[in-house]
Amino acid sequence: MQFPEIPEIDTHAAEKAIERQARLTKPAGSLGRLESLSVQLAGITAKERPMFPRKAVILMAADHGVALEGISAYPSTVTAQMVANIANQGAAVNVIARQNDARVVVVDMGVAQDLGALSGVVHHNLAKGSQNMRRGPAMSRAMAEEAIDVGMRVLRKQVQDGLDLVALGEMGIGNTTAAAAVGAVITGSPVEAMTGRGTGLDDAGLAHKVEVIREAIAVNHPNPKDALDVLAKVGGLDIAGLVGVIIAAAAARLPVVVDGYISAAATLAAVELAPGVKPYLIASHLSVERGHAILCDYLDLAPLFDLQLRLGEGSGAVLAFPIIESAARILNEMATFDEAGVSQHV
Ligand SMILES: Cc1cc2ncn([C@H]3O[C@H](COP(=O)(O)O)[C@@H](O)[C@H]3O)c2cc1C
Ligand SMILES: O=C(O)c1cccnc1
Repeated sequence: MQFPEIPEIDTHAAEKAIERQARLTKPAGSLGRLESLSVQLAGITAKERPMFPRKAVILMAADHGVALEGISAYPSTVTAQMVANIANQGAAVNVIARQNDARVVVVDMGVAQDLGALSGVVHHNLAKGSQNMRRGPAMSRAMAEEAIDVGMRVLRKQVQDGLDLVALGEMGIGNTTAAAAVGAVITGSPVEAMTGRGTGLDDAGLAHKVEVIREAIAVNHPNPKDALDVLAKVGGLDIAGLVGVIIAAAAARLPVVVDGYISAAATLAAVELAPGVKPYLIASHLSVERGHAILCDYLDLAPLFDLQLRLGEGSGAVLAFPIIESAARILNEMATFDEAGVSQHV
């Protein structure tokens, strides 16, 4: 599969941002990670004064055949019901997006129930959910490629409509199982260390989920060096769609705000397939979901905050928008020592 070329970070714009940070009216380094974030944003956008007026969260929705194995605290019918709720502006992510002036783009990548022409949803249903990975591959390699391609097209359409900043979101009962499987295979971490309670499994449910993931990996033996193989065999249509979003966003010089566990697993696969995406990534929050910290470490991403979230939908990523915008606006709008007549030296 061919991926678009991803430009390198603009080191000139980044250096200009570093120089400007040194002249702003504050003790050197006092704005901590907001400073390094502003430099990253300048490098990503190739603008000395980056701005992010047009924002969106792209939420990939799909069902997972493995939900049959009782690995979630909720039934898979919730996927379609939540897609309708999101289209109706009623989910957590809608509230946070409204507050931050961001669009919510919810995409049916592979919801099991027929959504018909439900308005407020982008319809790209590739299958009525993936297959049960405990028994065989979640999908074919061709379908994984198609899902990535859809993700790239969805992102490009949003860029055409006007987009400066994008958050990753997802909805799909069972997707923490797929994410854990992808994460365990690619990082080589033990399944137990990568598997969490998702929507709220008890101890017995968690032990069963670990067993199902182990079996899925044993049955499919995905090749850890081939992220497409991993996505097809133990991933999902939502995760593969997000891989496409990430790659196309980096190719368009957009900062990509990673949400929690599932979006981190998609990010892991995207980095494997297109390593050039790496400098475009911003980790928003540290999820409660077990394994998320391992994925962040592996990706060398330091989340901006920890609010003990374990929701998904892109909720944590959109919560990071105002922090990211503040980092950019500080760079753009703060007075320099010279401008304000503030003394810089003893
Ligand atoms: C009402 C509801 C709203 C959600 N919004 C996000 N998720 C989250 O939970 C699911 C993953 O957890 P698991 O792997 O345990 O099924 C995904 O849909 C994820 O987005 C939700 C889950 C539920 C039940
Ligand atoms: O971290 C996440 O994104 C997450 C955790 C649990 C359930 N759904 C999503």
